[in-house]
Amino acid sequence: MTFRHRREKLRSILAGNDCIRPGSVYDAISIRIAEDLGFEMGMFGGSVASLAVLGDPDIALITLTELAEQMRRMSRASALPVLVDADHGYGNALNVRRTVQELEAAGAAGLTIEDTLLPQAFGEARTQLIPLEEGVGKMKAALDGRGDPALVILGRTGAAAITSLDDAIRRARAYEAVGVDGLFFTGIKSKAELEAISAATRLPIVLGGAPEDISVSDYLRGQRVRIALQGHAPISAATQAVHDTLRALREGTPPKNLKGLASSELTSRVMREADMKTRSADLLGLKT
Ligand SMILES: O=C([O-])CC(=O)C(=O)O
Ligand SMILES: [Mg+2]
Repeated sequence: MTFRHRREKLRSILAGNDCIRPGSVYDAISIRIAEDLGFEMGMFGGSVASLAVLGDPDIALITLTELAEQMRRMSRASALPVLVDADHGYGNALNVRRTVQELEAAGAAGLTIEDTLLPQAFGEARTQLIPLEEGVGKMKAALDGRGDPALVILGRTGAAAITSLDDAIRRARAYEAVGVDGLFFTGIKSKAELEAISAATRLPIVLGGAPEDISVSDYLRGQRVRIALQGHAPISAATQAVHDTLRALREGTPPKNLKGLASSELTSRVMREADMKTRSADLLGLKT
């Protein structure tokens, strides 16, 4: 399977003038639904990976193998370009290089490497950052690990909310200087902060969660924000739906009276059943 086309699509989003909202995806079903609804790309957050694969909170317990395998399942199910949250790259700079290789092989269109100290240090409740020099090494390692030059590598920092705005800018400029394809910021709390970051850098910006008053597409476009995340509501909706359905069954509701189930048409579309029927007719000699 070649993944070049999906990577080029993500590159064209970053190179364009629009600000798009990715669909939050985490498995074969969610990526196909996002594709069918016309989302330009998917975002595979570390938090949803932990939840979908392990049922755990976002505290760096998931392994690279598990993350890459889930990405591979999505890549098989759909050609929608996916940006993967690769956290801190699963170790030091050498691990980052390996992380990039694995996610590239799994079909990611792009990935983010962040300068957060993960997993959490002993006796320290607050989120900490690794030194800038180590962050730069991780970005270099990510770029070096790339086999397909079309794979998008984003340097990510949450410094604005952890150390300072100046530190966020310093880090972003350093990552820019080593050649990452774009900058991903979390923890931006005001227009003034975003404007300062945008003025001090030149690469396309991807924005993690931001307050509502900033999250206006026209405004973001003007600040060079090309992708703006909107959280991970789909997995939350799915959790509630499974909860409600199981509770109703447990309370004795007959299956035919259950509310909110996918229609057979929707399920069939998600399963790409028509394609499978055609294939069965061709290959197994079955009547459609
Ligand atoms: O990448 C994102 O969508 C935000 C994030 O860090 C996560 O959800 O783990
Ligand atoms: Mg994350």
